Amino acid sequence: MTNIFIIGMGLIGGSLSLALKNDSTFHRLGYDISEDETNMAHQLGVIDERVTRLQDGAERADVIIIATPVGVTIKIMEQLSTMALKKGVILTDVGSTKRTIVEQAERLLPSVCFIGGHPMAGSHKSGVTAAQEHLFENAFYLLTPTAETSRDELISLKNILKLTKARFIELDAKRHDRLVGVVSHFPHIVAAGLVHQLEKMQATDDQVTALAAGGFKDITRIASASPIMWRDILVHNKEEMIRLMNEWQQDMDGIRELIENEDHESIYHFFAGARQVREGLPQKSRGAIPAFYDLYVDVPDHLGVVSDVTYVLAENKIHLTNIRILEAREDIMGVLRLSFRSEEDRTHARTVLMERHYQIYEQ
Ligand SMILES: NC(=O)C1=CN([C@@H]2O[C@H](COP(=O)(O)OP(=O)(O)OC[C@H]3O[C@@H](n4cnc5c(N)ncnc54)[C@H](O)[C@@H]3O)[C@@H](O)[C@H]2O)C=CC1
Ligand SMILES: O=C(O)C(=O)Cc1ccc(O)cc1
Repeated sequence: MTNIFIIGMGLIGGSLSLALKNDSTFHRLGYDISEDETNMAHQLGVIDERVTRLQDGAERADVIIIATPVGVTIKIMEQLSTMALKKGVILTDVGSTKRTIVEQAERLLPSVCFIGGHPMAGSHKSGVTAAQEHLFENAFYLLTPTAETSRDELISLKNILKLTKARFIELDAKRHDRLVGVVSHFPHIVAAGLVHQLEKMQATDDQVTALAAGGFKDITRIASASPIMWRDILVHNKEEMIRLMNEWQQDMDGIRELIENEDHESIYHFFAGARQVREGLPQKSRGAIPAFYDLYVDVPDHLGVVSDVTYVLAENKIHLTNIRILEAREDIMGVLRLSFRSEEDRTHARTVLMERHYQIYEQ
């Protein structure tokens, strides 16, 4: 039996643990600073065993996965460095930044095999209740081995993580932070900035709120993510964030000038160039995009409608990953949130439910 100890029973820790569930040689122990979260994880079958003290899990573990916000991850490594870990234990993490974590692992735990990890799929949702077994399927799983990492250790870790069905990419921690800074970290600053701009307008003209549906909600979706997690990410990728921020400010100054000068041609090229680059991005591979494909269905007030919806989906062989009644309003019995594994499933579900005259929307 291989004891796998997962620290942090949130979206990512929970999803990883679920992905490892089908290997009967793994015994999954879980710990979270919030006992409620650990209990919930146990009740949902996300882990095999609850641990109430970090040390109890750490000293029994063959593999330790730290799945906490990145600032906490370094504090946990400090704690682990004072414990009697098993000889040969493999330590990994799932943090969105890698440089400071890898550096601190080398400093704090020089005789432990640490291999940084970052599964590049997730959501703006958090907590173990949002965990999904298939979250990382086809997503990139970035690993940051160093010169100290042996081939055997890397293979052992990959053999465990391959149950996620993710695709591994190895790169060094600095390059990781530079690339992910552009595709994930910096866009979060922009998204939050746009929402704050809306907020300022709300103070003078609240009509803007009703108009902020559609495109605005699409590009600011990631601003709904956990502020603790994103605070830590920005601080731990500080140099890259400052560099990108300077570049961005220069670019924005340039665009302001084009608008001031009514430079039609250059403004056109600004948009045309962006469209061309965006259309050239990979379609199928999943990067840092939402792994939750939700549909919302207004459920009219008549008996048996929930089973009708699930029947229609089953009849069409559409796999549901979650179903939940979200709210009850006067005119309808409730709103059903249906979650699917892929965009294809969601599109198919929308079509078949609309054929049955259900009222469908996406958010
Ligand atoms: N949410 C996402 O889309 C992705 C997140 N990540 C990374 O994964 C890590 C975890 O993120 P999520 O699972 O989304 O967050 P989450 O908020 O769902 O879960 C984090 C969990 O860590 C627990 N925790 C906090 N301090 C702790 C401590 N001292 N000891 C034990 N547990 C503690 C919290 O109670 C919480 O349950 C972060 O480092 C994040 O950067 C990586 C890929 C995607
Ligand atoms: O791009 C995003 O914000 C996401 O929706 C999911 C996500 C968040 C954090 C990561 O480190 C990787 C993926």
